[in-house]
Amino acid sequence: MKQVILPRPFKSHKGNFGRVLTIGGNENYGGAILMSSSAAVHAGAGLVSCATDTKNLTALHSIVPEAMFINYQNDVELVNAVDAANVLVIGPGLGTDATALKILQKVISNTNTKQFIIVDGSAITLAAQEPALLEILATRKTIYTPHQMEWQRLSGIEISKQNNIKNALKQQELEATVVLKKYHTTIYHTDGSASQLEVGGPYMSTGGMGDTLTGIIAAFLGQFHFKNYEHVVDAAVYAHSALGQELAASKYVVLPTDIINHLQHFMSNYVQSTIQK
Ligand SMILES: NC(=O)C1=CN([C@@H]2O[C@H](COP(=O)(O)OP(=O)(O)OC[C@H]3O[C@@H](n4cnc5c(N)ncnc54)[C@H](O)[C@@H]3O)[C@@H](O)[C@H]2O)[C@@H](O)CC1
Ligand SMILES: Nc1ncnc2c1ncn2[C@@H]1O[C@H](COP(=O)(O)OP(=O)(O)O)[C@@H](O)[C@H]1O
Ligand SMILES: [Mg+2]
Repeated sequence: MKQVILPRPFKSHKGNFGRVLTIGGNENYGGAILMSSSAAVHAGAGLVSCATDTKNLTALHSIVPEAMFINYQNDVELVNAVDAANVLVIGPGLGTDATALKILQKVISNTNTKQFIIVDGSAITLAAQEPALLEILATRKTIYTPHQMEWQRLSGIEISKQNNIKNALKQQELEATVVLKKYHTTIYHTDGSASQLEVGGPYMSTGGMGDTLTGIIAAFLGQFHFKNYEHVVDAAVYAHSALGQELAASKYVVLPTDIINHLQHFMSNYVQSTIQK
């Protein structure tokens, strides 16, 4: 794998490491967008804003005070936040009701071709029913992060019939990167290639683990600038599961918040060990 996590240049500031906007977290699923936002902060995003339900404001500020709050029901605030971001995560805990769909439409229709858009969870379930949204996303640097059931909804391929050939055909139609999450996740790239993860395991099967992954991908895309950004997506997916595997040496289950709390050490160790080589 290409080395993606790099030492930081001295002449730099928060603006160089990504302006990430996370969008999701209705009144029942606030935890999902908090984990995404917190993972983005801990994986090194320079600035993180979280567009969510007002009910999550206090929790956001207490769990991750580094992040800024946007009321996702306020159209002006939301559109300004979308404009200012260079990486967006939409979907963790967004829900699938009419409010969620309105927010998804507002966000996607205000994005531009320079931005990275990570589409996860509820946003995948909603977009699967909205061809007009899929069409816009096909013109963006979109990364879908479905688990197998979400991929069934988006691709129309039943879980038992999902295989590399069928998955890649559908992914090429979507004109986007697809991170198909499962035991040994497969990543389908826009050039037709695919990579297969060989780390991670069932100690990672706790709700919120995928929400956490979205924040790591966002932070990596915001701060590590490569011509082929899909190397960066691969590295983020690898880091998430490699860290899970490392922590599983002494934990029966690895929680999403364990991953978040160890990201800084993991990334530091990785950079130190590669400098010494
Ligand atoms: N603390 C929180 O606020 C949490 C919020 N969540 C949010 O809840 C919303 C619904 O997402 P869910 O994924 O729970 O619900 P979904 O209904 O989209 O998917 C879960 C269903 O898919 C099945 N399934 C089949 N293969 C699977 C695979 N490889 N991985 C996972 N599930 C598989 C499961 O058995 C289950 O029936 C999303 O917006 C998500 O972000 C979840 O992430 C859980 C934690
Ligand atoms: N048995 C497993 N082996 C390897 N990785 C797993 C396993 N179970 C879950 N994971 C990982 O945990 C994450 C779960 O994502 P997802 O189902 O979207 O969770 P959530 O929506 O609850 O946050 C994915 O990255 C997936 O690959
Ligand atoms: Mg999920």
